[in-house]
Amino acid sequence: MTAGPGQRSDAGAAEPLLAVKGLTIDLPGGARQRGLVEDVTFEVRKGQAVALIGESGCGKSLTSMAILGLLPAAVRVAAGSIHFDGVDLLTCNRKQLRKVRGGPVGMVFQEPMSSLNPTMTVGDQIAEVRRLHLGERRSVALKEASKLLSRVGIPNADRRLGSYPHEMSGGMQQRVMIAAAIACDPKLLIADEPTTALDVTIQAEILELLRDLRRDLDLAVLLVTHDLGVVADFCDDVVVMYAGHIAERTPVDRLFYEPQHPYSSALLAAVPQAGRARTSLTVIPGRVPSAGHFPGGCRFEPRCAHSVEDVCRRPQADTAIADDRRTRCGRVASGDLILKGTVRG
Ligand SMILES: Nc1ncnc2c1ncn2[C@@H]1O[C@H](COP(=O)(O)OP(=O)(O)OP(=O)(O)O)[C@@H](O)[C@H]1O
Repeated sequence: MTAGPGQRSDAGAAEPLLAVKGLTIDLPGGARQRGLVEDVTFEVRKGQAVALIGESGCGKSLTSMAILGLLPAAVRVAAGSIHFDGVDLLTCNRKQLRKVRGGPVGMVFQEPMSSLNPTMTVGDQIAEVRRLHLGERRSVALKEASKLLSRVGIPNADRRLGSYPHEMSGGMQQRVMIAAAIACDPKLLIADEPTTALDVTIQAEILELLRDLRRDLDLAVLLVTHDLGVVADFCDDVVVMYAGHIAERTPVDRLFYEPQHPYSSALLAAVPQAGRARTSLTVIPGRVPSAGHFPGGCRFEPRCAHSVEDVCRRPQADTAIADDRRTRCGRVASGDLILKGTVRG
């Protein structure tokens, strides 16, 4: 039986928490219409951490914004479905989506200062999430906000309730964002570059906090990041995006042993590693093509070190190569190309 708009389906226990299928996002505009994200399919299971990686402009943020119903006004979902916990989010109206965001799905963004309200105390901002979603009175919600501030590692939480965001460091502000994101006991946290704007030592602390929360709250995480170190450290599965497509989907450890797309392999080779000679560090030539200028064949072909004209100038299908792995490289899928990882297995 299919569920009506915004309703839960009769989901079986094995159904993933988040299932994105064939997601296609475009920029309408008659002759100027451009595809930004195309045929993106992946899943996040309960408690699982999945990374969305790829260079700037590959479509990571649009994909995560689409899940949250927060796409910029100019762009639209043209095809596909996004099921969260049995509910088709693309059929939800604004009110239903507001109940999802900050409720069962928490959000953390790169710049806490642009997400926090500068004119409200951090206590009231966290309390507001609980008032909105759980209907708590302000006094009750503020008590919970204090517990949440302690939970995310902010000392003297009762006193800090009355602080404004600008009175806190970047790391503390990100902790406040995380406290607000977990205020209603979410099942899924969508974190878009949550540590990128922070100093390296603070990045490590925030990742540690996210790891603890994941474990304690059985929280699934969709992590948008450029950082393969963070991916290796934190995630179970990885979705590698390139020019609006998924290039490869794989369990994280397999990515480092045996990448299944030349783009993934090039990303790995571009990461400095202790013990590897500096000269072996490679740069991916050229740039990600912008939307409207994608090549007709494999989108990575013009930059690919393994390109073979007759195969790679044709569109590439998203192909399963194992139960838990997919690639959009025809050469890899046919066994014609075997790529080496940066870790030997
Ligand atoms: N509001 C918008 N209007 C038009 N095009 C957009 C808009 N937002 C994003 N795009 C385009 O969509 C494509 C994907 O953008 P997106 O922000 O999802 O990439 P990203 O992989 O998250 O990059 P970054 O890592 O820099 O955030 C890019 O070509 C971008 O220019």
